[in-house]
Amino acid sequence: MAEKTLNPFEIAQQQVKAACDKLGTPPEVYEILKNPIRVLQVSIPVKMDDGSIRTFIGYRSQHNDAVGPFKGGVRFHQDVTRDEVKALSTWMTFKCGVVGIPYGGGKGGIIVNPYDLSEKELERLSRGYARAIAPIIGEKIDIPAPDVGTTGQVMAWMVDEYEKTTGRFEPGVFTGKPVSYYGSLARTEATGFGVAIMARYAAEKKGMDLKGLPVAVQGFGNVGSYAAMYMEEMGAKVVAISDVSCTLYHEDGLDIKAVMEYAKQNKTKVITGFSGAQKELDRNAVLTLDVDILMPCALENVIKSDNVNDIKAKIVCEGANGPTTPEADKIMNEKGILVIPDILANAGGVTVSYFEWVQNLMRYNWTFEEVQEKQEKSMNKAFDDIWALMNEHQVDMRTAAYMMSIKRVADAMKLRGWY
Ligand SMILES: NC(=O)C1=CN([C@@H]2O[C@H](COP(=O)(O)OP(=O)(O)OC[C@H]3O[C@@H](n4cnc5c(N)ncnc54)[C@H](O)[C@@H]3O)[C@@H](O)[C@H]2O)C=CC1
Ligand SMILES: O=C(O)CCC(=O)C(=O)O
Repeated sequence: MAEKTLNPFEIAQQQVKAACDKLGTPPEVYEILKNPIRVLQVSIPVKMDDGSIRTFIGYRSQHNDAVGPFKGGVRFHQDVTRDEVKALSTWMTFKCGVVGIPYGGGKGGIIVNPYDLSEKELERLSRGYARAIAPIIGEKIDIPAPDVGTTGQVMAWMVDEYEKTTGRFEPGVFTGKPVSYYGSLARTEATGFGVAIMARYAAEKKGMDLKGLPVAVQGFGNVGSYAAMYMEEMGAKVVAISDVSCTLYHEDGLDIKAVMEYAKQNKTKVITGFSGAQKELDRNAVLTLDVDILMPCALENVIKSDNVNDIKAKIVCEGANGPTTPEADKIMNEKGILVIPDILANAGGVTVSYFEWVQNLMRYNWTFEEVQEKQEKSMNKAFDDIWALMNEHQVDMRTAAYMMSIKRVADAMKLRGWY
């Protein structure tokens, strides 16, 4: 039977419900957590280069702030929906809980293909979005950051616009900024670095030697490119990478830094045409190649019932948010494939966003090494805690991660008298 098409928000609700049931939390906990506290929809008029006006629809979803200010990225993508943003904000609440940072979950998005805009149009859209959401964000209220289709430059424009709109100097209102404008060293690399160190830790647990181990990475944006680069640095053999344009394959491993350089040169940043690959395959081929570690680092719902049985990897490390459908998740667990859930695997981004925010508030800077050391310590501890809980309760890693995190959020809500 074909898998029912679930939207990401329904999936997020199912995941939270399953963990609440397993934990035996009072019904009030799920009742509060099943919906975001606030979802703002905005319409942003932008003057295009030809003089016409186009309006773009955007959202900011604030899921829960029991533990601290809402936190999470802003996505610029043509397929953004209200429910997708709600799901992403839900996942942020529990991601922050996994690494124990003092934030709740938020997420934003605009329905737009940013690669269709000129630089000036992109700037006007980014500024328009910052003005539109300014009433509900702030350094101690809700702190957005980059996600799919947004960059450090976009964050810098948004900070500037927010400060002009409010008249307040608040560089910590957005994170993921360029290093030369209140950004943190090691934030650009953070999500991909975290994905790589979580995969390395999992390989160790499974007794697999990383040296020469074949790896495939889906998505070659901020997360996928650095995940691939660090895997290569750690001695693994990254035989395949993909993006929206194609899958590149080389049985001896691709030169990841060379592909990064190649992709940087073109406006849409695609990898097709790179000369150092043996083969160029269909973009979906990356998921089912004969590798030991698979890293989905692009979009939601890519591992599903119709391709899950073709997956050969022993470890799936979720760099993207929500890449696996619940049905595929169940099948992978039954087959003994170790799935490192997104809320742990890609938590490096928000962890270093937190370090950026702390540095902004302190008006102080840490070195690259200091930041990566703190990130690694924090993520390894989260991995160990989840691993122990997984064994104690005989559940999969995703359920264990949600159980740990929901307990933290539920405790804060209880202490605050929310139930
Ligand atoms: N940027 C960050 O710090 C964080 C991002 N994430 C998640 O990681 C994922 C990727 O985000 P970024 O790398 O920041 O985005 P990005 O915009 O930098 O890159 C996205 C990549 O996915 C590729 N892609 C798009 N559609 C595809 C398809 N159908 N098949 C294969 N590849 C496709 C694009 O070509 C691009 O290479 C998203 O799920 C995002 O929510 C999670 C945590 C933090
Ligand atoms: O860096 C952040 O604050 C959030 C990054 C993000 O959007 C995510 O983890 O999905």
